[in-house]
Amino acid sequence: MNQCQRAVKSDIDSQTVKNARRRLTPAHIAVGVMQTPACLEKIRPIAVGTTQTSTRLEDFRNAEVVSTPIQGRHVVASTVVEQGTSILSEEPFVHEIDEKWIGKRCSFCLGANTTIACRQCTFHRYCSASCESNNWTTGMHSVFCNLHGIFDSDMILVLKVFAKSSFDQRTMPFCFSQKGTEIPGLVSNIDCIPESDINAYTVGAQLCVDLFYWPKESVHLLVNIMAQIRCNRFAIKATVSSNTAGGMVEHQETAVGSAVYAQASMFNHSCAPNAFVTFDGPRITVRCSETVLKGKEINISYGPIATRHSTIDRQKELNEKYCFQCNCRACLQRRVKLERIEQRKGEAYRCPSGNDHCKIYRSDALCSSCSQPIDWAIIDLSEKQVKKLQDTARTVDDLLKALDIERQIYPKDSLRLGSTYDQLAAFYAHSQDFNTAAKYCTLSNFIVEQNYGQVSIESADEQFKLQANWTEECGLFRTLGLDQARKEDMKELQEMMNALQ
Ligand SMILES: C[S@@+](CC[C@H](N)C(=O)[O-])C[C@H]1O[C@@H](n2cnc3c(N)ncnc32)[C@H](O)[C@@H]1O
Repeated sequence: MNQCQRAVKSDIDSQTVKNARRRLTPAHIAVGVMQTPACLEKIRPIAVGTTQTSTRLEDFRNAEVVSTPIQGRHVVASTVVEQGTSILSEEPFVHEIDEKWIGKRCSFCLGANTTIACRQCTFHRYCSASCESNNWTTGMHSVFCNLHGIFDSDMILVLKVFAKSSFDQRTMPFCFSQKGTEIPGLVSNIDCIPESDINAYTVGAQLCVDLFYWPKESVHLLVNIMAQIRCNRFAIKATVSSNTAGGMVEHQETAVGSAVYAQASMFNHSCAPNAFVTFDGPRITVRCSETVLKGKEINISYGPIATRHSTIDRQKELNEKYCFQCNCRACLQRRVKLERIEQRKGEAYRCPSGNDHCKIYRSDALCSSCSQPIDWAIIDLSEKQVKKLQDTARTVDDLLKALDIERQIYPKDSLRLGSTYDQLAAFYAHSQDFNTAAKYCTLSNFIVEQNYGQVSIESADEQFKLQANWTEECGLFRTLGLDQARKEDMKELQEMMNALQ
């Protein structure tokens, strides 16, 4: 998603505004004048109902839109939907060619053929007279043609939504009715958008309002539309062919435009989606990528995918771009697992029986496995001793004494033991006793793998941390007289590290 904070060219100055005003037509001003408080009312962000309601929209096949308090509106299968079946095919509410493709692809159907230039601006090109005429009318190029160079494609998309909402109340996606059931406005997540972005939106909106002599209320409306577009925009993809250096032709899926769809906007995201989108020009089609049972949610991915991106990266991307905390199946499973680890991390102790398989917890009076009674006062005392030794440690012997006590009270996979192993590894590496350091590194690594799994972000972090310890902190390269830039030296070091492990 291209973010709307770059929607208005920042180098706009008063002379440009004066020149732009000369190019205004009554339509530009009319767009703003037609905004009434009633329209603002309708465009407010959605208030999700407390009860489940369903809406059958015309273009959906074998699926319907349902609203629940947690998921908001989303699409569910109304019958068993076989893999590969199309459930929605829809033309955009508005669409706009991306800035860098203007003149290189047809501005209406986004095809590669560009034989005709726009008779007025000459920048936009078309594959046929019918595309030129369609873009002039339904594509609203008649309104925006002479503003080329003042606004970029992102801002034109915003203005198109604004204009179309005023001109054509019946089809605006923000408040359209179907068989008597109203679907309120597209989500904007406006309360979660960073303040700096809202400020940038406001500057852009204010500029348009000043330029077009629109009423002041339009600023609020435009900012809201920018936020809605941020959460609901689709990048229109097309196959772009290019010649490579070796004379081969390469085909790549590339974003050539952006669009807002009234009905495709009802699909929630999942990092493990069961549907995908394809484009035929600006027309979007959504198909199931697996068979979906009746009543199950149908999701698409907004970008991140669980099999390709880590949970942390996915959450970060969705939060930064679309301002929501993902609660899809893949993210929830991971969160539950982490919460369980969090609980175990703080609470597990070793059973006083000494049995490695028994773990006891603070709320236990007896071990739940072997029924051994627990004297928590003794364990508390041991924990105090450990803390004192670690806080005042002057020599490695203090750390080793603390470790001895910890081994009596914590199970083998306790993360608290892991942290002491880390300290010891760092100490020995610093003293250049690499054999002993390696022993503690291996113990620490074992604990991380036990808690988080061998293939996990935490294990990967541990590996990086260890590598940093070896190569940077303990100056292993310097100690061994190796050169980090030489391939042979790196290979030699890797072999040594393998041998140590
Ligand atoms: C294109 S809309 C989808 C329809 C939306 N649920 C509605 O009620 O209009 C995208 C917005 O839905 C919500 N959403 C979509 N997928 C989500 C998910 N996996 N977890 C949490 N919220 C999600 C977010 O607020 C997001 O910005």
